[in-house]
Amino acid sequence: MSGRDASGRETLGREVHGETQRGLEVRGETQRGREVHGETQHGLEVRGLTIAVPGRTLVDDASWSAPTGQITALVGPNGAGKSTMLRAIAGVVPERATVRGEVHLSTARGATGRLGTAGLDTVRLDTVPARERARRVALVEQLADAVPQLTAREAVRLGRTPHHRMLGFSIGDDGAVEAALADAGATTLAERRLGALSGGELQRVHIARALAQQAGSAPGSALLLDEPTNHLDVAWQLDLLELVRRLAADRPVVLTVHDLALAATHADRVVLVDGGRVIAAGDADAVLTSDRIRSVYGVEASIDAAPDGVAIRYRRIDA
Ligand SMILES: Nc1ncnc2c1ncn2[C@@H]1O[C@H](COP(=O)(O)OP(=O)(O)OP(=O)(O)O)[C@@H](O)[C@H]1O
Repeated sequence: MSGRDASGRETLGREVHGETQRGLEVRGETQRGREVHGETQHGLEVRGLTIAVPGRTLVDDASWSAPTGQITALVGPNGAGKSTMLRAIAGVVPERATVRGEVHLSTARGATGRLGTAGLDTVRLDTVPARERARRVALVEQLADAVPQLTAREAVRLGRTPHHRMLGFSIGDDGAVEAALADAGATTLAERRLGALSGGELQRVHIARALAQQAGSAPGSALLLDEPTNHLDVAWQLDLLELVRRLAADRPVVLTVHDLALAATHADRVVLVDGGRVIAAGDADAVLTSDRIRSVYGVEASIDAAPDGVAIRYRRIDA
């Protein structure tokens, strides 16, 4: 787990020796990432992200991380700044916005990588050209555009756009599209038109499009999902979360969600945001306490361990 400063905010990049993260002792920080018991931890790291439009700061000095291999949930009230942060990581900011801060993506340097040594390759996403950024980070938005006449396969193919050069295609497009459809469990939907898909099916196609966008982006990429479980019934939610868990195995996955019990049950890490600021970040049980829920949401919460996760009941403070 990361350290906290006096205000309770996560102190990224200043990990305290001896603190544990998922049972592993954090020994210190390398220049390119964190060393965990000699292993190097990789993923997405947001440092001091500040986004302001004239007259208003939407995101205020936000620092948090999303390790590869884990699901990180961004939670917080309506208007907290979650979507603004995800969009900014993907390189999309409001008009006339000023943006400060850094976004780093670290991936394991494989045996065939530079010098053939173990370690991390880090790219600073906020400094790379837009097309490279699009290959390294894909965002599935809440109201992702869906042209109803397109087939799922055609929609997924659009994800390859950042890879195209002058001729409008790139080598490996077909393979990337089919692999993305398969990885998202959407192969059987390939010939269906988007306008005829259910919300859950459409969500899979959007995720497949994001995977196609990232395919071939050596050495790695991050997947951002804005409220992916919105409008899904409970069975589709579980299906989607299973898919997300699989995808998180080899990339950092960040999702926003309003259901705190779902975040506590399915995410490895929770980042609580309010008023554009990170209030706390770390393991769900450390972040989602009744006190914090009361102060951020203004409701009383009873949090209980349930056989398959965490159950939270809410009541109004004055009830
Ligand atoms: N382009 C913009 N110009 C000005 N303000 C904006 C712009 N985009 C978003 N905002 C404001 O920034 C704040 C944060 O919005 P954001 O959509 O990031 O919140 P959120 O946490 O994702 O909320 P929700 O859970 O309701 O989706 C809101 O008050 C919103 O009105």
